[in-house]
Amino acid sequence: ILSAVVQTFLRPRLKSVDGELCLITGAGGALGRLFALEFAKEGAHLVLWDCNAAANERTAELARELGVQVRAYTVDLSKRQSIYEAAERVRAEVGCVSILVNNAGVVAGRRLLDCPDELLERTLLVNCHALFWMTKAFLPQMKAQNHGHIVTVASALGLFSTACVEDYCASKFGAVGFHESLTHELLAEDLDGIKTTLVCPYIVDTGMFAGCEIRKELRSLIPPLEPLYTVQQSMKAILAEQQMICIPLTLIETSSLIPSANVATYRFMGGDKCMLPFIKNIELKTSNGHIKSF
Ligand SMILES: NC(=O)C1=CN([C@@H]2O[C@H](COP(=O)(O)OP(=O)(O)OC[C@H]3O[C@@H](n4cnc5c(N)ncnc54)[C@H](OP(=O)(O)O)[C@@H]3O)[C@@H](O)[C@H]2O)C=CC1
Ligand SMILES: CC1=C(/C=C/C(C)=C/C=C/C(C)=C/C=O)C(C)(C)CCC1
Repeated sequence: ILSAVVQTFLRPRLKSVDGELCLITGAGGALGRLFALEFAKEGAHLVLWDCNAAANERTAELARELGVQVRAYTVDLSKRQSIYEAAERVRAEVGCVSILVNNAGVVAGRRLLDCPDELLERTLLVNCHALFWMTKAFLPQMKAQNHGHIVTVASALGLFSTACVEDYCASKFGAVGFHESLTHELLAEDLDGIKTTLVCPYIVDTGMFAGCEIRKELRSLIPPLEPLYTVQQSMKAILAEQQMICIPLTLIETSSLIPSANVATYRFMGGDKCMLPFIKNIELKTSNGHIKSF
């Protein structure tokens, strides 16, 4: 506690990632691309994974313009074998990954009883199970050198919950538990050269949760986060080797004081029905054929 208090008042020393090899999943998406560009600005070479080859390649082009080496791989993180095969190729073609940013994520965006089983399963596979396979694939080399960093991009919805995102909350609560247990394991083994950081943002304006909103009168008090701000705050935490970052800190601390059972507070703040417009959006997109339906 004393150390945490002292560190709050000290400006943290930021580590250098110049020349390190950083693997980012979901690198074709909004936050993944920004993470890639921020790591490239810090001089890290990049390995970019995404199932969307075109978007991933675009991120790679943007990062190469910053003067670092970049390799893009098309990988389906919902498939364990696809992860292990791609990891083998990375080891053979590029080398040892020392920074792993587990950022890829999905959400079903349907009410539980309307949601096809495969879509619910996919959320758990991509947001949670993939963390096991990624870590099993890359931690051994980090352990051999007692050097590395594993970043888990979870969510505020890994710390508290709301209605109609059962798949997402289950997967992100799982991600938080995974990060905590892994952190304990590394500390228990005295592997103090391998760091971990958990990132828990509130809604970020990337389109992933388009439509999700709280009570109108409170929206300007707790606005959605800007993607660049979210990634820059996360980068500060990673480079400071901080174990966890909640963005914004105050909101997430406050909401953790509100028990999920406090229906009245949820209702007052519009937290109870915040996902309904988001789910409506997904329904419309699915029926218009904008997104593939299961
Ligand atoms: N946006 C938000 O409000 C918040 C997001 N987060 C978390 O931040 C992370 C990034 O989110 P964000 O950038 O907004 O989301 P995006 O949808 O923009 O990016 C996610 C990326 O992951 C890719 N992806 C999805 N499934 C797979 C898969 N099976 N294999 C490989 N790649 C896959 C997506 O590809 P494709 O586009 O083809 O599906 C996409 O390129 C996620 O973990 C999310 O849960 C946390 C808090 C808030
Ligand atoms: C439930 C709830 C809230 C709303 C939270 C929301 C809307 C979170 C959305 C998070 C997302 C979209 C995360 C993605 O990973 C309040 C009003 C803050 C406080 C009362 C309880």
